[in-house]
Amino acid sequence: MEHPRDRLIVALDLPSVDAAEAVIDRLGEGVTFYKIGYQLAFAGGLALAQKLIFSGRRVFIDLKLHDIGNTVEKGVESIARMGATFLTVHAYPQTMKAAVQGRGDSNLRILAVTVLTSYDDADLAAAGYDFTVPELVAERAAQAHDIGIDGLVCSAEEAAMLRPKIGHGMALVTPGIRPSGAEVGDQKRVKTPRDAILAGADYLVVGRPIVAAANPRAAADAIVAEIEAAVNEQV
Ligand SMILES: O=c1ccn([C@@H]2O[C@H](COP(=O)(O)O)[C@@H](O)[C@H]2O)c(=O)[nH]1
Repeated sequence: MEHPRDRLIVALDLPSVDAAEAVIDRLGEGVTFYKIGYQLAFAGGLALAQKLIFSGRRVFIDLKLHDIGNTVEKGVESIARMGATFLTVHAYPQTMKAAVQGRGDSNLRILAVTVLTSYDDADLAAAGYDFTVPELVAERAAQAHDIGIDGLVCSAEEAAMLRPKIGHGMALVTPGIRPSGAEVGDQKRVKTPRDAILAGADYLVVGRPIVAAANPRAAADAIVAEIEAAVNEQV
């Protein structure tokens, strides 16, 4: 299993490359894995991703692709050439199959987003789904598994239920992580770092609790220490 530090993925949800580089500098050796999503990707973040990869950091491109198969496949091929570690797509069968095709035998790992962690059962009903969150997560996880997807984005609330269904070959990547007492914001399915690890999460995605902290390095170090303590509890 990886070092606890390497299981923390910091979401660089920041308005500019300058702002992101300032946070990366403050995090120093404390963080090895970064996620780049909409906000930064459309503000120069893909060039920053390349720079981070060249400097030995791992990068998760969180663009949650969803389009016709040919477009997804070609987009994934381009991202695979960048040397990113993770890329998200929505967990629709056509999209997932195209992403697996586009990833080919590159080192890029495709993560399927099951149900966003800002959704609860009422949000799913409002979007027209006749499933509870755990039901839809389980259904999409099973489809992702059969299609050959490399991992799932889900809440840590679903991690314990998913592990026996998907085995250890797929990574469980969990946003919606909040240290005890931290503001939840728009997240609806949350767990602490400790509880996420004990539930079976492989990687924890943390944005605001680190990048908006007065001392991002101290916030990241505290989460890594909590991951480490939880790992020791498991053995
Ligand atoms: O279901 C999902 C999928 C992706 N995310 C992303 O993770 C981070 C979480 O940031 P916080 O500030 O820690 O809430 C953010 O970039 C989301 O786009 C998610 O939260 N839930």
